[in-house]
Amino acid sequence: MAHKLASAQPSWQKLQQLYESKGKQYNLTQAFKADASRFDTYSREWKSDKVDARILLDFSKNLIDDEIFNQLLSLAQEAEVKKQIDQMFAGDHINTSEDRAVLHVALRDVEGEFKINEAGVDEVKPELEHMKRFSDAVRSGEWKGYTGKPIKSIVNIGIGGSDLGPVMVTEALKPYAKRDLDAHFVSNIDGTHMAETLRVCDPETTLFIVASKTFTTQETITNATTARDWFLEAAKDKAHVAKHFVALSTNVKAATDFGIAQENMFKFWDWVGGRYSLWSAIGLSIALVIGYERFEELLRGAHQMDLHFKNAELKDNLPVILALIGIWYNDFFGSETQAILPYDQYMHKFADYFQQGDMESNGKFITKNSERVNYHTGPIIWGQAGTNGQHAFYQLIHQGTKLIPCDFIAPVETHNRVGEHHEILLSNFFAQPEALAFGKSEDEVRAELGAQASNEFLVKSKVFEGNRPTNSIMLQKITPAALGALIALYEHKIAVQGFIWSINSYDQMGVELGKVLAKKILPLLQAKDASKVDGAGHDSSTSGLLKFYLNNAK
Ligand SMILES: O=P(O)(O)OC[C@H]1O[C@@H](O)[C@H](O)[C@@H](O)[C@@H]1O
Repeated sequence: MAHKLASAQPSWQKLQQLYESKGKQYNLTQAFKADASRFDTYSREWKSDKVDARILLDFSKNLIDDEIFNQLLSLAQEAEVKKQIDQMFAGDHINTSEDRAVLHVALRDVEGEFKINEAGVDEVKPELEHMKRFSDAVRSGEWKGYTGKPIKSIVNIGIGGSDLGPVMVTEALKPYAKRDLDAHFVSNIDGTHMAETLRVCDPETTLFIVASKTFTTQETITNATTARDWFLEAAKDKAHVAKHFVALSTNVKAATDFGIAQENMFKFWDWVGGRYSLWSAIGLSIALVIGYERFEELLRGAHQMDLHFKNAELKDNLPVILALIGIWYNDFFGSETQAILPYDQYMHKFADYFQQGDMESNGKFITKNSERVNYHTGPIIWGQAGTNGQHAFYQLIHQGTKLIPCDFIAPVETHNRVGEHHEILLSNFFAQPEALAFGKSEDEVRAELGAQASNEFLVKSKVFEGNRPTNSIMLQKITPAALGALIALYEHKIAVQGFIWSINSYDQMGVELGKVLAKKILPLLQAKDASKVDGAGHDSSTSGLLKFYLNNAK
């Protein structure tokens, strides 16, 4: 593949012209007035008869018309998105910098439909069976700690992709959780994270899950070592480690060196990216919390979305639609961010999860053809659960000077019918995109204010310009399958944007430099001697900070 600059595609120039001629002054009020079927034209419902999942995507409140939408689809065609999707599913090494396949879709191909010829793919099923046996044994109480007691707490020790997925999913699927099994997640190297967790754990009944793809990540290995020391202080005998520590990794040797028994190792493969790994052994904490059967439903839901992504036409393909609309704002309107706003308390970690998923994937400036891009790539992803955000940052979305495209997500059914809470919650979910799209004109404000309308500043302050774009996504209910499909939808949206921008969404070279410098600085801190700072080769700012620290450290 040529991996041209996206801006060199013919439709890029046409989109630029469309932005100038109509995009930037597009008026949603008029568009909806002029076309009574706008919702029907710009919404798609996806459902699967294989799993309990259904997703409605309404993208009608976007600054698009048929000409713009078709031009965006042409961009996808020119970038050979279909071909790139096929390459991904075929196991081609599309992660070119690391010469790796990108096969998280193989992890959830539970029935083995994709027939991918890549080492390790045939080991997925046995590894899932291993996870099933183990999670069943722990959950039933058959697995005993070193004093013969069943496990009551699990502590997942991992960071980034080895933490965020399990955290997000166990929170989102809490209604399915085994409530008498406490799940903790320790990620930060800050000793506080581990100390506060160990405070509420009992070494006799705690299982530590050391989750690290590479098994070299400083935070995880340090945290795991601290946990093992804490455990051995009580258990004394190193042989007991086998009952309380398991490892999830691609690096079997390093996990063995750490002291993890072979049978307590859950492996995965280098074609699983960290931020796409919750479907692999990294999901063990999920299986422990919700049970293996539910974990498999999550995989099956994602698989159904994979099939849709692979087979649906571009114009009906949910991930492709989300990706193209994102590009429209990111590259032509100059939007810098994208908010993800789930109206479901259980989904409160969803935006955090896709902060890594999207920003680590598409925060790149080099194309696969080694050119520097001359357009913007990945957006800044942020958000939180509704309605909390409404009382915090929505002011800026409604009346600020920045265009912030938002995805609103909500389930039709709640897991907790409490009075009329759900109706109130959803009334907000429906109202916010409406307010953002159509706003409130100066005339409306004046009419509303009556006599007070003579206060010009008050009038102007109450105007909502509208035309602020949103997608609305509704699921029937946040079930394991529905969540799996929703996560896969966003994963594939990221993939399509990367394909169009011609970047490699599957490496993360940008996280390395800081790690290398920290390793250089650590000995200076350990030496506790400020006089060693000068001459260590740092700039005056870093040296000044180091000396301030060392002169005041206690
Ligand atoms: O699972 P590991 O190897 O410990 O890595 C954890 C995280 O480490 C970070 O450095 C990477 O940027 C992430 O992509 C990764 O998920």
